[in-house]
Amino acid sequence: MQKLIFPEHFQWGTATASYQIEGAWNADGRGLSIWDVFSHTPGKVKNGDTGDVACDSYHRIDEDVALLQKLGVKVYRFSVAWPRIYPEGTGTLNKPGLDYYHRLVDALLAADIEPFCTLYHWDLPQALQEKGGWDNRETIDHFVHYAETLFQQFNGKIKNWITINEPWCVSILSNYLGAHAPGNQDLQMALDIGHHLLLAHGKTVQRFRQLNMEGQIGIAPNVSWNEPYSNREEDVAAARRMRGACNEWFLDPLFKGSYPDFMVAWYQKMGASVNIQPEDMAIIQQPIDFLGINYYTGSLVTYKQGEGDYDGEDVEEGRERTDIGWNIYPEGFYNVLTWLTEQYGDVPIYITENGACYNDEVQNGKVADTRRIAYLQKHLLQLHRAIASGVNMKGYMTWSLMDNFEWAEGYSKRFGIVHVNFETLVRTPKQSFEWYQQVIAHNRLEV
Ligand SMILES: OC[C@@H]1[C@@H](O)[C@H](O)[C@@H](O)c2nc(CNc3ccccc3)cn21
Repeated sequence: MQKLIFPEHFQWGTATASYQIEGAWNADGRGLSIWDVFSHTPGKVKNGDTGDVACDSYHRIDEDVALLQKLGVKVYRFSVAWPRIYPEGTGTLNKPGLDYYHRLVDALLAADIEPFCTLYHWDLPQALQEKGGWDNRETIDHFVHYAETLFQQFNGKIKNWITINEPWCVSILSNYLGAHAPGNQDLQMALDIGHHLLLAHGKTVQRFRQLNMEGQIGIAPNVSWNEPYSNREEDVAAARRMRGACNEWFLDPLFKGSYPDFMVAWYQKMGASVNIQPEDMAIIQQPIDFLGINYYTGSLVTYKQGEGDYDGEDVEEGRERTDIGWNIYPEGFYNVLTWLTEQYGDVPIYITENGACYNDEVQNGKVADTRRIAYLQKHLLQLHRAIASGVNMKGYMTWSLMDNFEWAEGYSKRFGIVHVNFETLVRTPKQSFEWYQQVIAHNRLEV
């Protein structure tokens, strides 16, 4: 048995998001979000599930913080529901909504757990969506105003801020592929939305600096690792496009101040281009304190004309897949992290999401989710490799603390290290919780 030791002060954590766990969808003045509307629309979410109740975490702060304390994490990533703070997106501040997050943050600090706050994890106020949502540039300034409110309310209490969770999901998945709220299917709109999200990020970072806030701020894109099936030029180009749509499309503006030419050309072939105003790229390229990385899966890609949006097809290698159907591709974790450092320099990185979907149920009071342990073990080994190779890794937050509302999959897909019975809301730590507890306690991985 080998013991892989992680750096001293490595920050172990776990993560959730407001719409996925809170419930209390219409309590204490909370306004409607686009996910309330989407999940209440028949046919959009599996089994007609909604986030109306979810894990009821809005009413279970002490119970959930006790789980975090038992787990032994140093950091806890959660998100604030914009419609709880500004029910209409702007205008009147909803104090009861703000008070909920004060209670949560105070409980975390009392438990010696660092809050990691995501400002936007997809629950846009519906009132703003009705004025065009992220496709309307005015939403950018409403977001900065919402963020500034939280900065002023929590300065000194929350010292770790993430502006936007996964711009690719908010733009492409939600407004071109139409799989998530609000469900548009318009590539030009999706590219404009992606640009507006990056602008909202950049302007929020500027405001954070102007307010001389304590702490650090970053953004959390999802990344994918797609390698060419062969060294044939067409396979290399197809894999590059698949990676580029997810990775460079957002990372190049953030760190290089421009969109990747090869993807601009590809989208032009698809009939779309980004509308950039003169100051935009300088705003987007605001220096950040860390990069959050969400990694789940990867693939080998072969060129196939007309396949998907990028003339690329995942090759079926016979790899094990999780219960949501995603390839288990641990070496992609190492490859994407070392690639990030080669491409964008020595930026401090937190893994803000990594985890697996397995739908194990409670049997005799226990959940033997050994496949999740195997997934985490394989990925933490690759993470350790990346650190040994010089990647500036600051921490790791597994997705997720508990089973929760998995967007269009509803409650049919479980990512938690704590099982939730969605009838009774009883939480049951899984075997992976106990395994992760030991990794954290000893700051090491046994392989
Ligand atoms: O799907 C698992 C999690 C999800 O629960 C989080 O809210 C979200 O931040 C998240 N992002 C990914 C990776 N990107 C992705 C790709 C296709 C569909 C949905 C998410 C996985 N996850």
